[in-house]
Amino acid sequence: MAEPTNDSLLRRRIASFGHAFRGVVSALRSEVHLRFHALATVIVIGLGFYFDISGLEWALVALAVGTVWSAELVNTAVEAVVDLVSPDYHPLAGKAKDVAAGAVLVAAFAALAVGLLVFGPRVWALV
Ligand SMILES: Nc1ncnc2c1ncn2[C@@H]1O[C@H](COP(=O)(O)OP(=O)(O)OP(=O)(O)O)[C@@H](O)[C@H]1O
Repeated sequence: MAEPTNDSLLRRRIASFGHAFRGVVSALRSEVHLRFHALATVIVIGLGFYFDISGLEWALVALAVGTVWSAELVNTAVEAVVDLVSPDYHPLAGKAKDVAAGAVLVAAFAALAVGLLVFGPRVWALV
């Protein structure tokens, strides 16, 4: 078998990036929760600029937002696979979906904590 050239490796990397991007778009289309996260992300970025938060705070906010998006995307993937392999009721199918949803919940609580710590005192000072 011929060795893959640098050119074909680069093309495969670009194709993989395209598949991943298509996954995000497809999840955004089907999942109301993700559209809510998209709106929340826009609001949080707006607040970040409005309050002129520090570089470290931007890093924390980016991590929090990215973690919630990642958990929600994995949850969507788990739901799709479970629906494919176990359309009928099965305790393990339910467990897989519940645990995946639990990952989103944990990420959302962590993001809420970051949001309250970074923006809470600033918003409080306005009222
Ligand atoms: N095949 C199944 N077998 C057993 N329990 C299931 C099964 N499918 C779903 N469940 C249970 O129903 C719950 C809701 O499942 P559902 O597929 O409706 O996802 P959801 O939480 O409504 O997510 P979303 O709103 O993102 O679609 C699961 O968390 C699980 O407890």
